Amino acid sequence: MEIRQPSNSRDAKHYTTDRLREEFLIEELFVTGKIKRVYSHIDRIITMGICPGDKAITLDENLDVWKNLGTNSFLERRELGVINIGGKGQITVDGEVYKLNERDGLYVGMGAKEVLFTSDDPKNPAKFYSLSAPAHKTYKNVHIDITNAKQVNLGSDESCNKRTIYQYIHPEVMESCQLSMGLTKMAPGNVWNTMPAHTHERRMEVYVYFDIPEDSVVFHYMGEPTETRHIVMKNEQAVISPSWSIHSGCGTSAYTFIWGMVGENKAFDDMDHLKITDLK
Ligand SMILES: O=C(O)C(=O)C[C@H](O)C(=O)CO
Ligand SMILES: [Zn+2]
Repeated sequence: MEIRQPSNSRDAKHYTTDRLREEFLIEELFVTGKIKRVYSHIDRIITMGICPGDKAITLDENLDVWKNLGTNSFLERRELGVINIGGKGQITVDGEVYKLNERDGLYVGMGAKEVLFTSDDPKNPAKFYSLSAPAHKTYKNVHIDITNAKQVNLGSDESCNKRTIYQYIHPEVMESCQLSMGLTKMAPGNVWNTMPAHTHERRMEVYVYFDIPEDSVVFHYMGEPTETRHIVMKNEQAVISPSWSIHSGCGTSAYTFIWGMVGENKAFDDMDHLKITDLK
């Protein structure tokens, strides 16, 4: 499993483009037949891309769980959130089968022992984007389809940031320990997410951008509010956002992204909003 160390904001402002990308960008998440995992020492979040081909993939496949997590099973002291951004698939948790259509989510509570991922059609594989965080209590497994998520409409065409936020793992939808997760879809012709920008020292965040056409990119903005930097992102790439960093993006066309957060609280609106003209 790839390990990413936390970055100090005072150091990060001196990073070159290559170093910024090395520290924060996760370039390749979905490879058919494989599970890709990146462990960040920022709040110990694990970001995963799971793309089963003609065989099932287990959550602990090719992983020395004891050496990496110090537990006997992956979820012994962790919770898991999944959103499927590919074709139809199934997740089997200790024998219970959950069918996931495109955009369906699943929360798996601490203590689940065997988690199996399969694609219905290997030619159009499921792509299970997953986040896992340390947990202290078992909450029940929940299948969340996009119509059960809490919807929040934000932005305007005039500001090029009209978008809908779908809150899947969120206190008003279901219970979790510290993980919250959801999906934000830009309206056609709109390109800016999370602008006006914010930080939240209380929580870190991971974004994965997708539905980006092949000839388009998203400029993901990060950094302290007066030391902003950008990372150019392609389809299905993820980026780690430390607590000290803004996280906002502007695409060369519309796109969708999944945000996931862990930290002190799950209060989505607990943000430190910034005045656009104060950004540097
Ligand atoms: O479009 C947005 O605005 C978001 O999706 C915001 C993120 O979810 C976020 O940063 C929550 O803290
Ligand atoms: Zn945020």
